Amino acid sequence: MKVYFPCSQCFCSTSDDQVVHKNVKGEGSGTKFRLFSYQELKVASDGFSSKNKVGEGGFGTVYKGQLTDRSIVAIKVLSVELESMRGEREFVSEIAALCDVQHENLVNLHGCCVEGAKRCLVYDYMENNSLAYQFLGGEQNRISFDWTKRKNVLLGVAKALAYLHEEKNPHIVHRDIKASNVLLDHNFNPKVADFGLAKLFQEGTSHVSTRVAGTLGYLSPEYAVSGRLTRKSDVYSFGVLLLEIISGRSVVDFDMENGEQFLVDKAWGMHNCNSLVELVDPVLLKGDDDDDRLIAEAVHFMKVGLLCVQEVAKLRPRMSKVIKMLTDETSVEGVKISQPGFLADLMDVKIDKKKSSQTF
Ligand SMILES: Nc1ncnc2c1ncn2[C@@H]1O[C@H](COP(=O)(O)OP(=O)(O)OP(=O)(O)O)[C@@H](O)[C@H]1O
Repeated sequence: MKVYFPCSQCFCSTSDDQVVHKNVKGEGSGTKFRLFSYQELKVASDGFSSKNKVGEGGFGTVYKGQLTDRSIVAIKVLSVELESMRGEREFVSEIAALCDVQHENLVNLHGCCVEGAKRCLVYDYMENNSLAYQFLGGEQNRISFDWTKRKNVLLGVAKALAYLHEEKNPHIVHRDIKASNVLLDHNFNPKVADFGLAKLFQEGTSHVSTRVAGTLGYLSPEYAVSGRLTRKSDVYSFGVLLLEIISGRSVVDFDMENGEQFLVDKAWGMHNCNSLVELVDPVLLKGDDDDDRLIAEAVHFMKVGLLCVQEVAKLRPRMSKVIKMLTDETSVEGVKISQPGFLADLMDVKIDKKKSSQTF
């Protein structure tokens, strides 16, 4: 995808901070990509004040802000070293292209700010923060996620991934599906965040290596160990997320006793003893006639999750097939589920930086 820059020297040499750079856009997209000035984002977030800080991640800090048109946005101020970042033009090109990637279950990206060493991304603000914050924060949080809400979240994330994998050409591998990258709008609809961000960095660098064990639990073994990245790596991460949402447990929980700490391992063991039913989050059950139907559906979902985390990547289903299985268009009964890929010692995993930017 080409991006047109009207001026030969730079793309933001304007004295007007509020200007909308209408002539910088993804080809044929009609997308309203905006190049924001740092000053505008500073004003919007009240000087990036701590009261507007909504989160912090491996890429930087996120602030809530209000633009002059009164729209509420999330401003991600990237704090990655400049040397590891793409040059200005390439950076803007990538962001303009990402603004063209639109789906009801992806967080809408409005544009970016590039001034000297400063790099910011501007997204729609999601009222209900992330799934990690809302859902994995303890039993009280999980109670508000009934079965309908959980299914809605899973199907939404699956649709977003099917769109990135199978409708975009060339396809996009998200690389970082996890509960903190699933944001929730005012109606608790899921919106996947952070797609395509890895492309903003120079070949051979990856912020994944700085992650904690919990995040590594989402990585497919082939990606974590050798940097081999395919769409099936996202399918693996989706399977992990699914198991978390149905069981209410985190992928890795060192507070639990031995044998219980690693969710994928636990689910596989229970599948082999035909006792997956015991892994269904107890807070989902109401003690009424509906429980049997709910449990059957939840176990069905977990079998789909186990298909997604199989060790052999090519055995994992494509996301469109996952959607069909989750909506019962395709049965999973009788489908053989093979051993999951599982990182026994997550702390020992080393990301091969040279290979981590490969896609297949
Ligand atoms: N568009 C948004 N609307 C509302 N809150 C957001 C938005 N984007 C991010 N956040 C909040 O900021 C936090 C940090 O987000 P960020 O994407 O920087 O990091 P992360 O996904 O938590 O971790 P990592 O960078 O390691 O992937 C999120 O967990 C969420 O709470």
